[in-house]
Amino acid sequence: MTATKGLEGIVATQSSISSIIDDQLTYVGYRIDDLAENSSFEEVVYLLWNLKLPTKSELEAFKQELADNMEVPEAVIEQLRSYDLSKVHPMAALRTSISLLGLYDEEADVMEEEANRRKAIRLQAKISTIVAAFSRIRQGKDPIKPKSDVSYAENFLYMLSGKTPTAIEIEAINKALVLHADHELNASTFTARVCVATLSDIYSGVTAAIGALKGPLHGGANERVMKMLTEIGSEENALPYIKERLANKEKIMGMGHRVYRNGDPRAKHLKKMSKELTTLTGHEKWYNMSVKIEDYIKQEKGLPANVDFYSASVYDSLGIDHDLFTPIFAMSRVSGWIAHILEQYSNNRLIRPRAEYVGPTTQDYVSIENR
Ligand SMILES: CC(=O)SCCNC(=O)CCNC(=O)[C@H](O)C(C)(C)COP(=O)(O)OP(=O)(O)OC[C@H]1O[C@@H](n2cnc3c(N)ncnc32)[C@H](O)[C@@H]1OP(=O)(O)O
Ligand SMILES: O=C([O-])CC(=O)C(=O)O
Repeated sequence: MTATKGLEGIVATQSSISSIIDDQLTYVGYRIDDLAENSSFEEVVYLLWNLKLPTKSELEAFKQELADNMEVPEAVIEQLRSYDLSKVHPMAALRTSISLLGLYDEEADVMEEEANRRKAIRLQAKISTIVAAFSRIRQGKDPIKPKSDVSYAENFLYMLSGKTPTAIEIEAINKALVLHADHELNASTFTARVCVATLSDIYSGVTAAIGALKGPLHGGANERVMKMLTEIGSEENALPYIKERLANKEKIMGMGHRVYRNGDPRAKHLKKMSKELTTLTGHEKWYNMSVKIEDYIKQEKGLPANVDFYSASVYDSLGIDHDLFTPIFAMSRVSGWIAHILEQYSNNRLIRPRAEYVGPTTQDYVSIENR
């Protein structure tokens, strides 16, 4: 038995949800470029969960169901108020809040398909309310109740600020949500599938996945891209900073990918939006710096920008706190996690690979007195 480090190149499951073939990403066979340009996030969630695009009336009903389920139990809000949010990372708070949400769902351990679909709606609906509530409470403000007649993207921005967002702000968040929704067997999705393949419940699967997304080699990279841009400070300092990092063998956040070799097809959409939004806000320097870094890393290391790279300057342009970037990723990716959880349940087998043992063999036991 020989191990493959990081399971690179190992095909671990069959799936009908999303595919990456020759650096092209599709959701259920629909090109990501078409979905990014044309779809609402709700339409994409419906697609991932039903493996078909909704009709007009199916989409309207689905949107309404999501909007009607956005309020969260008061206990979840109270729990957020109970710790010092200046010291708590929002991804840690989100992980705990989703787990807690399961305690208030009477169907949490009901495993029938229809119950799982109802829980899916509740989770998808409530996660954005929790992220927004975290942000409000941290600012010493009260959470804002969701509206029942606006899109998922608009509702989130409204619950964050209490203001009606502009059309371009809604478009930016909607597009980011569409682009982050699913990505084949990425680390957090694999985590979710491993968890529920024991026939554990959907809340456990999503809680585990949030833990995996939080790390800087995965979803946590977007927050760190903005930290890097802030540290660089000026366009002139971009390349000297990057060269020093590379000389110290440090990784450049938002660069590189396990699967894509020639480029992440999602990055160009975020890059375009970053240019548009940073120009609007007068913060073009974030975009200009990012382009310099992207070009340099491509040329020096042959590595492409990934989805996390330009999402950072997009979210910053919307005035969003930098540590909320990864929770926003989670708000979108929960749709993919759930699609994979439902798929796993529908054709389950325990996921239990082997390890190549490289420790000592045949040691003679020594009693504690003689060690
Ligand atoms: C949504 C997402 O999860 S997208 C990914 C988000 N993560 C990041 O942006 C973090 C930065 N990127 C990385 O750490 C990596 O590119 C990963 C984790 C995304 C993929 O990693 P892997 O396929 O395991 O590649 P691995 O880490 O083994 O790197 C291979 C080589 O490329 C180099 N490399 C990879 N990514 C980077 C990077 N961002 N900056 C500098 N060098 C890099 C490594 O140092 C290594 O070089 P070596 O062979 O000389 O030692
Ligand atoms: O697929 C991966 O390894 C990481 C990624 O881009 C994602 O989860 O969106």
